Amino acid sequence: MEFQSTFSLTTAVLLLLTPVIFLLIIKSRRQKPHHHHHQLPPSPPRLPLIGHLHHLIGKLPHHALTALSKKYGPILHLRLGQVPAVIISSPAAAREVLKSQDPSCADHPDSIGTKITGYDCADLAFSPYGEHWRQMRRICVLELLSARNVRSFGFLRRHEVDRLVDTVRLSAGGPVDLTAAVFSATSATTCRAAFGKVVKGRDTLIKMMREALTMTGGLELADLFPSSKLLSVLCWNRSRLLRMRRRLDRILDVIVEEHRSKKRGEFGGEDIVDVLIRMQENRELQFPITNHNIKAIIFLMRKPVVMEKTQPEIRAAVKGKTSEEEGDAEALRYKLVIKETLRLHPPIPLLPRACREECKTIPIKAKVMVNAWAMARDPKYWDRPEIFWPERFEGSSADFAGSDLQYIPFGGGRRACPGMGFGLATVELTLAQLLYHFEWKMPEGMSVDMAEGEGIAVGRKNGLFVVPTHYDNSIAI
Ligand code: HEM
Repeated sequence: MEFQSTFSLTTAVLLLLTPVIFLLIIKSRRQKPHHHHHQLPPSPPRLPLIGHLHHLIGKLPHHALTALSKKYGPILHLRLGQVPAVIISSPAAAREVLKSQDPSCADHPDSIGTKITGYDCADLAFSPYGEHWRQMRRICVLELLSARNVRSFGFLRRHEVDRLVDTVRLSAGGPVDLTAAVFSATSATTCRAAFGKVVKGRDTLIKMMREALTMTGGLELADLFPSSKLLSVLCWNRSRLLRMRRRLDRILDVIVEEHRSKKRGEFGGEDIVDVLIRMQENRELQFPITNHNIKAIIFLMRKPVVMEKTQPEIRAAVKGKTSEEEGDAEALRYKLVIKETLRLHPPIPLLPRACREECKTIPIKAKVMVNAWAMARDPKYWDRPEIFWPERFEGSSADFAGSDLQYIPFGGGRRACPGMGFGLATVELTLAQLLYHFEWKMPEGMSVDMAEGEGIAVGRKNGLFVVPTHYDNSIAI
């Protein structure tokens, strides 16, 4: 789903590759037409060969798709190059895809990016739905992401957030790239929980995680024209990804080997990598675990916990100084602020699905994109949706578990995020500590830039530079 970068590039590429396109048109004319019996949803006007790609050029895909849905309806059928896609933008239709029809639509689409950095989709997030996925998910939840583990990793979270506070303190008075600092701290928390205190290569790994997140989107031209071998060879991100994979291999091989020889995690017991190695060696599982599975799972822990809107609005909403130990009322305010932030900025605005079984309105193998971003800003369900207003959640039934489909920042159905508890615990502590220890203001003459970046997980386009001043807690009210 790396639409953003690919579509800004698409314009240039379409021009450069006109001869290739010309050949593809001739080839596609020679192919016999497919006869299918779907009652396809409405479709905007499309062009030969590129289908509906032109509707997306130059825009962020979730924005472009929202505009199309407003015009043509909440269930859209598109053709992105050669790939059929169905876009879902209403809670009723999302319920069908994520809940009622869930097993039929529970695949995740693959792409050049996920194949290369996900070790041929050997990780959990991109592996096809089925017994193998179920086994991996069970292990990840049981060994890392369960409520018990989230609690037991509290000290680790605390340690990484303390380090973050120290880093920020060192720069007090001058601008700090808070996005980078928070990304590094939250990735370090998940990395340490998953595979211990790896010092060597950790920063490089975290940097690569960031890079991979922007490159594993799935709308490379080669992804859109899968039948073209030429485009697959010409895909320039492919060589970048392959180079990244080689660097990644070197770091992950060391982590795996260290675990094989030590056979125990940072905290004395087993971490998830130890568990996977034990299961691999004892052949305990129905689906044998390969080294690729282990490396893919380690890399999966790249998942950063995004705090998108750390800025004066949040300070205003959380009024006053608090520590995370303070009363329920304050804790509730944090929760409301985080809820509202995740409404306006769901980190995965387009939930990816692929249809694995024939169904009435969705062609088999079609990409299905549930536009969580559109539903979270639809005036049909939200009062003044564009305004950051945490109090809207006071007394509201919308929870993170996806009961109300207009609010699904952690997704829904079988493929919903298993790291929700882990992620929220980290975000809450980080936010509380950064607000407790510092006053924040924008650098002189700068305003808050909320431009969105590219990639499967949409974060900020540019780092948030803010100026912290140390806050003397001894005079706190
Ligand atoms: C605030 C933090 C987080 C948010 C907002 C978030 C959001 C999401 C979303 C929207 C999805 C896609 C769900 C769907 O398609 O229905 C997802 C999937 C996933 N998330 Fe998270 N996530 C967060 C933190 C984490 C953490 C900390 C981890 C693990 C360390 C994690 C692991 C995963 C995995 C493994 C999947 C794929 C699940 C599957 O395909 O079966 N997430 N997340």
